[in-house]
Amino acid sequence: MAQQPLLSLPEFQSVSTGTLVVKEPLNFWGGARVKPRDTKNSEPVYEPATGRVLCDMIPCGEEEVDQAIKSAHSAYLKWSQLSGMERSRIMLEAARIIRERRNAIAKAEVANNGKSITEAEVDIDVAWQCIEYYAGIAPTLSGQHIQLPGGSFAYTRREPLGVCVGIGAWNYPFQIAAWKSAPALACGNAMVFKPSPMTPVTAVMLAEIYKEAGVPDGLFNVVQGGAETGSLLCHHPMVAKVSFTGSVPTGKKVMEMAAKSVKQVTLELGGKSPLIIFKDCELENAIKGALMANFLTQGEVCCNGTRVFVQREIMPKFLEEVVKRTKAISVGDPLCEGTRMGALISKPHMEKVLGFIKQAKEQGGKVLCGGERFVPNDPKLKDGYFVSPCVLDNCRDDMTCVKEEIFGPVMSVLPFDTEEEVLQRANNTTFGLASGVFTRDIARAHRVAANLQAGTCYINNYNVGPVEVPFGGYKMSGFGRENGTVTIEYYSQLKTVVVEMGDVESLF
Ligand SMILES: NC(=O)c1ccc[n+]([C@@H]2O[C@H](COP(=O)([O-])OP(=O)(O)OC[C@H]3O[C@@H](n4cnc5c(N)ncnc54)[C@H](O)[C@@H]3O)[C@@H](O)[C@H]2O)c1
Ligand SMILES: C[N+](C)(C)CCCC=O
Repeated sequence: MAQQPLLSLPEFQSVSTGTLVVKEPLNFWGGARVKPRDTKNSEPVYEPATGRVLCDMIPCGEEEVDQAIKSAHSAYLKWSQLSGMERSRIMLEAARIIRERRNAIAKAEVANNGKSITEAEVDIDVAWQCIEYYAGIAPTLSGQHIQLPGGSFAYTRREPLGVCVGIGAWNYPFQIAAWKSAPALACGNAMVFKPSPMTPVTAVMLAEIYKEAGVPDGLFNVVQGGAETGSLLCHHPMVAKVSFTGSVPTGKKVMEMAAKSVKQVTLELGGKSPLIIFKDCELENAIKGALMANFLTQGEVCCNGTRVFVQREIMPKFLEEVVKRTKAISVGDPLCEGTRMGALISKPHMEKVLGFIKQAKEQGGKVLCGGERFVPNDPKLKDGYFVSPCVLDNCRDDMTCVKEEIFGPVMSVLPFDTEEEVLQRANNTTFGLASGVFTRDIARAHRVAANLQAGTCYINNYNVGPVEVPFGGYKMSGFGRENGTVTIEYYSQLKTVVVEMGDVESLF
């Protein structure tokens, strides 16, 4: 049943921490929000900053998933017939609406995810930029003309795949939905998106915006749910592709399910990325880079450079400065402009992160600052999932905190002596999402970048993510790419048409 758009609620604009309640249905297909069929498996969704229930997540079952996919398929039949220019115009309008509602979407993201409003606004900007970028590419999609003997020729057509599924993680809920839907729609596909069950709120806002911009009803649908709903999507025979963002264990399952009907897969998985700081670096930038590599979104970032290798000679100075600035990070109400770090996604996740820190101490690590549950003075935040940002010294490569993805505000610092040694240690991981190097030596910078086994290497910066630049993993961090022109390859297929201009020369 159609509902009033979530964004039209006037009180939404004036929301503050502890006040937002989301009552509207969070499923969306056929151009409208859809009430859940059966509320019996509903799960509470929390506001991380207060621990309060924000809404209920009611998972979609088989019939609902089927409806959403069929609705996407009907829309695909219309959308794929439009020219690139026509698709582009609608996508540009969607980007414009997002820009206009940036603050409202960002506030909803903060209430649901816990990150600071400053970061959430950047995430929303990246989302509209991504849609704008792929809107620019849509009219340029074209094939090749190939001359053959006797005037015959062939040409290629770049065609959409059909209905694509997007499955998202909870750390960048709106941005992930945009990163997946923008290239999918630009290529002429439809998408059914399933957000994480912990962050169901903002994907439906994107669906409403696409609708308002003029996409056919059903082109971008949202189904809520967890593993079961995700599995229904991955098994559905009308789905051509699954683009997944999440952990390695779930990524493996998605790949297995997709293999049964040979669906294409993109996997954006976890990481334990190295950041290498040489003694000849510009230290001020290296320190800023190390903070950016570890503490965005409370450390819940897949590409974070959490293994910080520092050349031994500059270790004391590096530690002194990095600890001073980490202690100065203002943790608290994520909707306050001055806050630089908000709350972790959930209580169990906060406890898991604190468990990693405890284990690091038991294994010989030294906490130089932070690493504790933090209770802000504001009484409404007393049950929030805050952890003070932590710098760990005395780390060794064999420690759990250095080997496993913590997904929290924990920087592990490791000394090194030579380039050869640090490269071997940096690459000694099953992950390969990102990496970074700080040095003034230009030859060294490029040599190190070439030798690091990771999908991205940042030279003299970290965690910048322009939408023009491809993003994705090596090794167990996944395959396929998001952003950049290359992603067109992952949302389209190439048809070859061979044209005979003469007679058939038959061997028979
Ligand atoms: N590489 C990237 O771009 C990127 C970005 C963000 C997060 N991540 C990774 O995501 C992880 C954290 O996110 P998370 O805890 O939401 O990950 P997760 O693997 O637990 O869940 C990710 C998504 O998969 C769904 N899911 C769970 N089981 C499923 C199944 N059997 N079939 C289909 N879908 C299923 C979840 O409901 C959720 O929507 C971290 O490892 C992080 O590094 C990677
Ligand atoms: C921090 N970046 C560069 C925006 C990447 C976020 C990708 C998801 O975790």
